[in-house]
Order: sequence, then structure tokens, then C-alpha cells
Amino acid sequence: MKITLVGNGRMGRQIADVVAASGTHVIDRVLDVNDTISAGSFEGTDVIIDFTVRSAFLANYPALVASGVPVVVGTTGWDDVMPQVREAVAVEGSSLFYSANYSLGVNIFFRTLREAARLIAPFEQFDIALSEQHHTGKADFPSGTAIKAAEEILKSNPRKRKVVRELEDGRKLQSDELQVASIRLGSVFGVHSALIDSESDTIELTHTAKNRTSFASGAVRAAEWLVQRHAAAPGFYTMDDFLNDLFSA
Ligand SMILES: NC(=O)c1ccc[n+]([C@@H]2O[C@H](COP(=O)([O-])OP(=O)(O)OC[C@H]3O[C@@H](n4cnc5c(N)ncnc54)[C@H](O)[C@@H]3O)[C@@H](O)[C@H]2O)c1
Ligand SMILES: O=C(O)C1=N[C@H](C(=O)O)CCC1
Repeated sequence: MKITLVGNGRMGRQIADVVAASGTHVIDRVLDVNDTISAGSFEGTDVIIDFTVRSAFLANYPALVASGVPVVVGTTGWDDVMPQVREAVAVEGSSLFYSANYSLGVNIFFRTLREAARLIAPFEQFDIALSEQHHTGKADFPSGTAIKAAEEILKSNPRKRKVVRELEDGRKLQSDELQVASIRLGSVFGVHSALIDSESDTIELTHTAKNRTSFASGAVRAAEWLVQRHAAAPGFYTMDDFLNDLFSA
């Protein structure tokens, strides 16, 4: 595949390394903040992989989608505009794959968490909260991964109804509120924990990223899958579509 990278930061460079090491694909173009991006920027490329920042993604997604080239998006922090992005993909008949986290390990963590949240739901003695830690260069909080983990808990445990990202002094957390706490620390690649507590015990589920390789190799695998999928059925895809294929194969 000829891959165009949008974003030449920590993740863009990691993807270029993974692609170079694989010897299977090539990086066709690398576009960053000083490039003018339009639908025409992607002519002749097979797939676009975008790891930028919220503001860049909001500015660029109409061009990415209008190019007709399938797009894998790793950029986080734009969940609030998901309906508009889905609509643009449908109108253009293009394909876009989004995951807040392309690591297989994190996606196994999500499924484990979904089950844990379901199992504790009937037992009021068990409370649950989430924490995430990332490097100080990260622009968004909570992490996209933590937002997705929180969605899994809300779906599986009716005792939690809304997410609280920051606590205000003097206000107690309500029992139906799910706290998601964010820490920015040094060069941490990403640590996500679900903390389950009762009077008798604690259960902790933690995923710790040891480097960025699994994010990058997961994004490249998602790109391979999306190129095939786009040819058969263009649309908006997520990790669940990809993993359901992978796990059932
Ligand atoms: N989905 C995943 O698996 C996963 C993994 C790691 C990081 N991320 C997310 O990926 C994103 C990038 O992370 P990073 O650590 O590489 O960040 P980074 O800050 O190192 O890189 C972002 C890059 O985007 C570029 N950029 C800014 N504005 C642009 C524009 N208008 N057009 C094109 N490029 C532009 C910046 O110059 C920079 O090179 C973040 O949102 C992060 O949360 C997702
Ligand atoms: O380093 C980052 O930035 C990461 N961002 C993603 C998120 O917001 O969940 C994935 C983990 C690393």
C-alpha cells in the first residue's frame, strides 16, 4: 500500500518506522502543519493515516473524506463531532476507520472491562472509577481511550449514568457518576486503569503501554483491513468491526 501520513509527530514517526521495518508498504507522502491540505493532496495514494490534533482533524476531515481515499484516524479528542464526521463519510461514499487506541492489548482490556462492569452491576457494594496517565506532551484529556473505556462501563453498568472528568471542591461524587481521572506525567506512553472497590476488596484492571509500537502497528493493520473493506462496502468503521472479523477468522 502507498500510505500518506497526516501528522509527523510522535505517532507519525512511529508509523513510518513500523512501515519501514515491515518492508511491505511504503510511505508515499507526509503532510504536517505547514502543508495546505485539500482533497487533491491524496491523489494516487492507497490509504491515509491521520495522527494530528483535534483542531487539525476538524480543519482537515472534509478534505480527507472528499478525497475518496480510505482514511484511518488515530487522532483523539473529537468525539463531540462524531455525528458530523459520520454524515460526511456517508455523503461522500468514502471510508473512515476511527479508534482511540489501535493497540490489540488495549482492545482486549476494553472487552475485559466490559465484562467486569457487567458482572459488578447487580452488586451495589462494588463501585468503579477510571484513571489514565500520559506524557506531558498530550493535548487532550481525558484520553480517547479513557472516554471509550467509560462508554463501555456506562453501557454495561446501569448504576453509572454519567462521566465526571474533574471534581469541584466542595461537591461530593454522586453514586451514578463515573469519575475519570487524568494525570500528565513525564514521558508515560499510556496507562489506563479501572478501579473497582468494595468494603472487602479491590479489583484493578490496568493496561500499560510499554512503547508506541502497538499503536502504530495496529493502525497499519487497520489500514490494510480498511482498504479491502472500502472496495466491498465503504463506510464508517471502528475497532469492533475489525476485531469481530479478526476474532472470528
Ligand atoms: N489511536 C491511537 O492508537 C493513538 C495512539 C497514540 C496517540 N494517539 C493520538 O494521536 C494524536 C497525535 O499524537 P502524537 O503523540 O503523535 O502528537 P504530536 O503532537 O507528537 O503530533 C501531532 C502532529 O500533528 C501535526 N499537526 C498539527 N496541526 C496540523 C495540521 N493542521 N495538519 C497536519 N498536521 C498537523 C503537528 O505538527 C505534529 O507533527 C493525538 O490526538 C493522540 O491522542 C492515538
Ligand atoms: O500519547 C497519546 O496521546 C495517546 N493517545 C491516545 C488516547 O488519547 O487514548 C491513545 C494512547 C496514547
